[in-house]
Amino acid sequence: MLTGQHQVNCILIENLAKTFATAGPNTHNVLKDINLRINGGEFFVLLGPSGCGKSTLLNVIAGFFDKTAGSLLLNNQPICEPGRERAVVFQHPDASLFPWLNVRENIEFGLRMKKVNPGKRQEISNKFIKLVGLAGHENKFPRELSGGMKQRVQLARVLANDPAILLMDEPFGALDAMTRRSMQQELVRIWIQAKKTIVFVTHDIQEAILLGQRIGIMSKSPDATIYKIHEVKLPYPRDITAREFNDLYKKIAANFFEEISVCENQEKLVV
Ligand SMILES: Nc1ncnc2c1ncn2[C@@H]1O[C@H](COP(=O)(O)OP(=O)(O)OP(=O)(O)O)[C@@H](O)[C@H]1O
Repeated sequence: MLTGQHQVNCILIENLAKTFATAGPNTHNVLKDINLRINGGEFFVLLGPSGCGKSTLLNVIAGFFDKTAGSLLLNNQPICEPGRERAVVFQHPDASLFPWLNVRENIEFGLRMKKVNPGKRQEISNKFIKLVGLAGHENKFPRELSGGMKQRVQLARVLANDPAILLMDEPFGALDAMTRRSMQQELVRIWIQAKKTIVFVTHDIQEAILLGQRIGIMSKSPDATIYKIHEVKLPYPRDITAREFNDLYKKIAANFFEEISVCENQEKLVV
């Protein structure tokens, strides 16, 4: 089993396609020709318009969805099902937190399932409660927490299980702008400290540049693919007011909207 201590957590995707069956005779070909290598310890962002297939790709990497074609390897082994080394962080923490458990109990849940002894469990939960800034809130229940605090609990719970890879599906999408910014800063801090491989889905260009070492831009579905990868060489923590940040924003935005308008024009032509 892989754990966070392993340095090699490379995900290799070749010619991957994902098709969904539809009610009629046709299929819905969401992803096509996805080719990507995500290196161990890398912070990789998948950026694309709504509905292009970002979550679908993340779910295939998580092992929740089967791929239709192509190859998907983690450390040279095929990914066929979910695994402990990959944890998913969803946009809405409510779906994953147990309302009848307090903050500490939620964070310790996976450790309890693994029969980690109470002393060790407390040591681990203390570490992550501190890391995500929830010290003093250990005994609160989810209903007593703000959206941002709940998302921190979800993150701490995932980290407590020490997965090597975090698959994050627009985890800050439902938060207000201020909380979102502080969670983004915190995630970068955690990533630097905990040395995880992160695949982060967003459709927010600014968020992508704030977080990612590389940003893979997806085209629209059907047959969505990663058509461009931008390497972000700006140092962390990144300054959204810096000229270099703004230059990159403009470059990616131009790419992004060019691709969308090309697709829309093609659709218009087809019509
Ligand atoms: N389980 C499923 N069955 C059938 N079609 C699906 C399923 N999951 C996703 N799709 C379709 O695949 C396409 C891509 O959806 P997906 O949720 O991956 O996009 P997304 O880029 O993550 O969108 P958003 O940014 O809006 O969350 C959509 O057309 C969606 O209807």
